[in-house]
Amino acid sequence: MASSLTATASSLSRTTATALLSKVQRGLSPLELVYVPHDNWLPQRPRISILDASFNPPTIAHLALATTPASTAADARLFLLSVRNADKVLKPGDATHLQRLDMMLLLARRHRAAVALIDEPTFAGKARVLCTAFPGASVTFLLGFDTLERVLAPRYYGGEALMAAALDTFFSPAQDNARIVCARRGAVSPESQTLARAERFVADGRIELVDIGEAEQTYSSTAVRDAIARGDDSWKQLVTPDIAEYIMGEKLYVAVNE
Ligand SMILES: Nc1ncnc2c1ncn2[C@@H]1O[C@H](COP(=O)(O)OP(=O)(O)OP(=O)(O)O)[C@@H](O)[C@H]1O
Ligand SMILES: NC(=O)c1ccc[n+]([C@@H]2O[C@H](COP(=O)(O)O)[C@@H](O)[C@H]2O)c1
Repeated sequence: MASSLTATASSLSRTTATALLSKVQRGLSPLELVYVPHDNWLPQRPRISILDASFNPPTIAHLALATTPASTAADARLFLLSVRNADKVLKPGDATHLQRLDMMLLLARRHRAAVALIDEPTFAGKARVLCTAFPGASVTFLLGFDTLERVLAPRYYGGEALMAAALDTFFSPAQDNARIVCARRGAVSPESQTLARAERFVADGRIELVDIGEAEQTYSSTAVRDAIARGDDSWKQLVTPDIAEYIMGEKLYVAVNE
């Protein structure tokens, strides 16, 4: 399937965003660039750092992850929203995909990131699509420890052997050449079984563990949604001011979303 990689740095109309979203949701395109920070945002053989998230809503932790010093060697930054999540489906009361795109764009404009939509739930699948779309690129995924646990869980691949093969393709310098920068998150112990599973990739420098701020480690989109639903204003400290304004303008999460 063809993908369109011709987004410009101009502002995005609602009609265009809806059309791009529909194209990816209907399986007509595996990847659509929605916004780029400037017209020459990707050099030859770029190193791209990627924050793939649900953005329901984006928090200051997402931002801390996207701007971690471990990603500063990258030539370009990409915020990625998957129309298919490995675990979650859209629930009543959640932000719609278009609202998530709006919020991603608010962050992207401030932090010189591109924004794209993808139709791939797993990181192995995302890397494949990105490497096809951007030949010669090396991709680094920025994620939290809870997500690293799921990257290393056989249930997402159909078993141990298939996971081993998928991760070999994902990390191999001769193939998709991907890397992971993983932020420790809240109460999750770095001594867990996950790290034992990741040992080889950590030793090879393919997975790097980092810390974001002590406070930011504890933030989550769930905490924002739950606080709004119970009328507790503390959520505003977990997001940037423009995201807070957007959430209030759209009256997001006021109903309990269970
Ligand atoms: N506080 C945090 N510390 C480290 N990583 C984080 C933090 N918040 C989110 N992440 C990481 O960012 C990526 C996207 O997260 P996601 O959009 O699911 O946010 P979330 O806060 O976990 O959402 P929800 O609360 O709705 O489950 C994931 O890899 C997740 O681990
Ligand atoms: N094994 C995997 O590659 C794997 C497992 C779980 C989630 N994911 C992805 O991680 C991203 C963030 O997911 P959550 O919003 O559930 O944290 C999503 O794109 C999701 O599909 C990937």
